[in-house]
Amino acid sequence: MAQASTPRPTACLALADGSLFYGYGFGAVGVTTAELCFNTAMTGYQEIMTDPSYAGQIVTFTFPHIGNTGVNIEDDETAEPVAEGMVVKWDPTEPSNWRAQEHLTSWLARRGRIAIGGIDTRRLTRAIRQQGAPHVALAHDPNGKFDVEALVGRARSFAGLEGMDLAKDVTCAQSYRWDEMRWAWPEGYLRQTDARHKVVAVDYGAKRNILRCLASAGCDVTVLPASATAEDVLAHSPDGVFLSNGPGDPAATGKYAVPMIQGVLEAGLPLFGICLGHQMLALALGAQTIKMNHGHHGANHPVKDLETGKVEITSMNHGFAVDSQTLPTGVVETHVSLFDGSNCGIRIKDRPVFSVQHHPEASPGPQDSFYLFERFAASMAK
Ligand SMILES: NC(=O)CC[C@H](N)C(=O)O
Repeated sequence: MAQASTPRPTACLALADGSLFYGYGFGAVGVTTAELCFNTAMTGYQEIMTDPSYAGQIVTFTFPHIGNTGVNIEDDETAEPVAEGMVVKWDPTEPSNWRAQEHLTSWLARRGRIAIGGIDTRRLTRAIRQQGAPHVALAHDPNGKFDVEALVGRARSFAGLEGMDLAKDVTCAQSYRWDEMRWAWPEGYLRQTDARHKVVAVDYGAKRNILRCLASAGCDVTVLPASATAEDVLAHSPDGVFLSNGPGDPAATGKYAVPMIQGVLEAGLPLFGICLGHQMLALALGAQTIKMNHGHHGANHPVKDLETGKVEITSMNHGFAVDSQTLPTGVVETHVSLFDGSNCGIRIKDRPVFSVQHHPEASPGPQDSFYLFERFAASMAK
């Protein structure tokens, strides 16, 4: 069947270098500015769009068939989409999946998120790789009227993610308890009723499935806002502390998170961090983080566990990385990316304190990395 051919483009993506990509808008109408990344996952577009770590970013999907399984209430990683917008090869088809409850287009529109279809995503991805994640403006106007100079100007004036603390925008407003476990056939989500370990999870933009994995590993989880101090955390008398994923620059969020982490380390508790949590643990230990050229975003990233020699197929979403050259004595590099050798995990020697850059709660392997939650639970059992 021929693709719908709209004579006039209704969306425009402008890069700060002046390049323009015209296509067909869907979702919300308007203009947004952000950093542009690309994600190579073939599934999980709903989880990607609702991952709070994508705040401040527009996602280019390299897989061409986006939207074809619709969206459903169960797969949201947080209440609202947090990625600013999406760029895809073509318009979403009618959803075809027994779990689908809504069309991606109306879901995006209701949530104020702009999308552009009909883009040569291969060309765009090459541009992202060559110039590093560019700053962009994305406009959707059903009448197809674009002030191109203004759009390029908006892209140029985007401040960029370096130095940006976005965790404060996406963290929870107040603390809450979490007992929902991982999804299982045929029951769906079950509740943890037999938890053995009391965990405080600090929310810098936590994905729900991380909290579910903690509950499935036997944890009774209390979630605290990003502003929590070491005293706030220790007041709950936890058996262990978890540091979540989140958006923005770890060095910026670390300004308040690092003192909290250092206080928890002094108390000698088991500690586990994922992604932003990993980066901020490294900062708290005296290492440094760097901005990557175009980051890692996808569900096919091989990561090697240097201690077992095993390779995990992982889900990744990060634009910053821990500089392994700066790890202090006593901190061991445990995992590396087999794509570029960048750091993917650390632990403190002889202490139950560890963290990973990838996302063990996501299921690309499909469960290759779940052992990390079990390792955290085992460290609290001791
Ligand atoms: N998923 C995450 O936690 C991302 C961490 C950090 N914001 C980065 O981009 O590297």
